[in-house]
Amino acid sequence: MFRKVLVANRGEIAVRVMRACEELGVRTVAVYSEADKHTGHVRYADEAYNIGPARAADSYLDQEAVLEAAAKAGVDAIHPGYGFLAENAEFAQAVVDSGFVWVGPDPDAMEALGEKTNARALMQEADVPVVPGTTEPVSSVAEITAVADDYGYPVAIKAEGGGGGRGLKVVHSEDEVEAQFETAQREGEAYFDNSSVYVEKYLETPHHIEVQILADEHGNVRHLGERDCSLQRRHQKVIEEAPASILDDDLRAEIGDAAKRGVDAAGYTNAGTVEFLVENGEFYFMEVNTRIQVEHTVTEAITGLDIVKWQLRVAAGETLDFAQDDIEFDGHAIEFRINAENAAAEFEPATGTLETYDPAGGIGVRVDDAVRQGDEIGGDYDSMIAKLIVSASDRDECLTRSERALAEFDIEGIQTIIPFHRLMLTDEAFSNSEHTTKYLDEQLDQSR
Ligand SMILES: Nc1ncc2cc(-c3cccc4ccccc34)c(N3CC[C@@H](N)C3)nc2n1
Ligand SMILES: [Ca+2]
Repeated sequence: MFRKVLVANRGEIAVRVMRACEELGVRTVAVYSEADKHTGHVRYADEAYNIGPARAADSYLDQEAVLEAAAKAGVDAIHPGYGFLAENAEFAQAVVDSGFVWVGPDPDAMEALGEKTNARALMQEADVPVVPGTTEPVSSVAEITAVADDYGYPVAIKAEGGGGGRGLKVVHSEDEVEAQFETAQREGEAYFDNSSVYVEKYLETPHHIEVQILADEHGNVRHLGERDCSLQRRHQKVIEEAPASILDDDLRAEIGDAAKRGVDAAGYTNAGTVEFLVENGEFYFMEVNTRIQVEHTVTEAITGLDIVKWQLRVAAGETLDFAQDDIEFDGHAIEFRINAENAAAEFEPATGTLETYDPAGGIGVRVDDAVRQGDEIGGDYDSMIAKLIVSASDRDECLTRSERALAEFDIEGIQTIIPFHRLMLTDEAFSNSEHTTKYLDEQLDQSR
């Protein structure tokens, strides 16, 4: 096992990784920007290094600064968390070239799966159903209308370098194709430095289901069940849960096996998530996330596995000591992202001081955070200040316990979306888990 690990991140996920390190007897190194000097992940670490000013580009995204801190601290490995450099294959390679272990998949597997069309072709090879469309970038309007002729409108034009909902253009008819094609290419170039785009049949009312994968460096691949991430606001996940109520046991086994086959074909190692769209009892591969995700917690709640500890163990060359059949899924878990945002005003980020910060507790309640009472919340980074994860024996008990926990969670001095979450619990579609990915956008846009 490593002696010392640098966590190249901030906030709750940095503390999450450091807690896993503590339990493995590994010393922890934090990196921080000027703005984060007195924040939670710095307080928690054994050592901390300033890597630059508040702007992420000059600190958490500054590869040289992070590698310099790693060298100064003499660490054995670097864990990227999520966001920032977590899916940057070039950085992963630089970490390995600098003599540190990358706590994540091999850079070339990240590269291969990061190219969405490449990932689709690879999945098709492994007999994983993909959303109907092209497995190569398209270079003409004709190639786009050909997909629409085969599968009908609407179609989705997607940026090769995109993901997370950015770089997705929905085209409802032939006369929109040319304009949307050009816009998608231009935005791809601007946002992802990659103008390549591809086409898929657009599924109108899908559920967004993702499968958690763990693979070691000795050929063992396990799936840890699925999560339903369908409650999103403008592509931002707000509530995630496990298991997905819309899947029956057969579909659950099928989608889990497909995810394993796909990542196995890619020679994938460490933790990853295979994203699917599910509609009318059919599932279709969409993309792979080559990192630990915010919502990994609901999977931990129902399997009892510590995914981050396994990331560290696998990166250190250990073998997964459980078979697929040893993994049990017990109960139901829901994660509520506690964002400092004003839900009544388009979820715009809020700033302020945590005059009161009194998290929920009690049976079946987990709070992952890196803040304490009195902390200043600025606008430099992502607005999520905590995650409330509630687990219980079934979804109904989980909903009741969630209402109790959200009522207990007391934050004063800054606006959060806790009231929004409490409102969601009263929503008919949500409590019957009938909501699809567009439900929230439709509800909120109508009420505007
Ligand atoms: N062919 C096809 N059909 C329907 C889709 C539906 C989604 C989707 C998934 C989850 C939430 C959404 C909210 C608004 C619009 C789309 C979604 C989607 N994406 C792409 C990135 C991922 N984070 C969301 N891709 C789709 N692709
Ligand atoms: Ca994604």
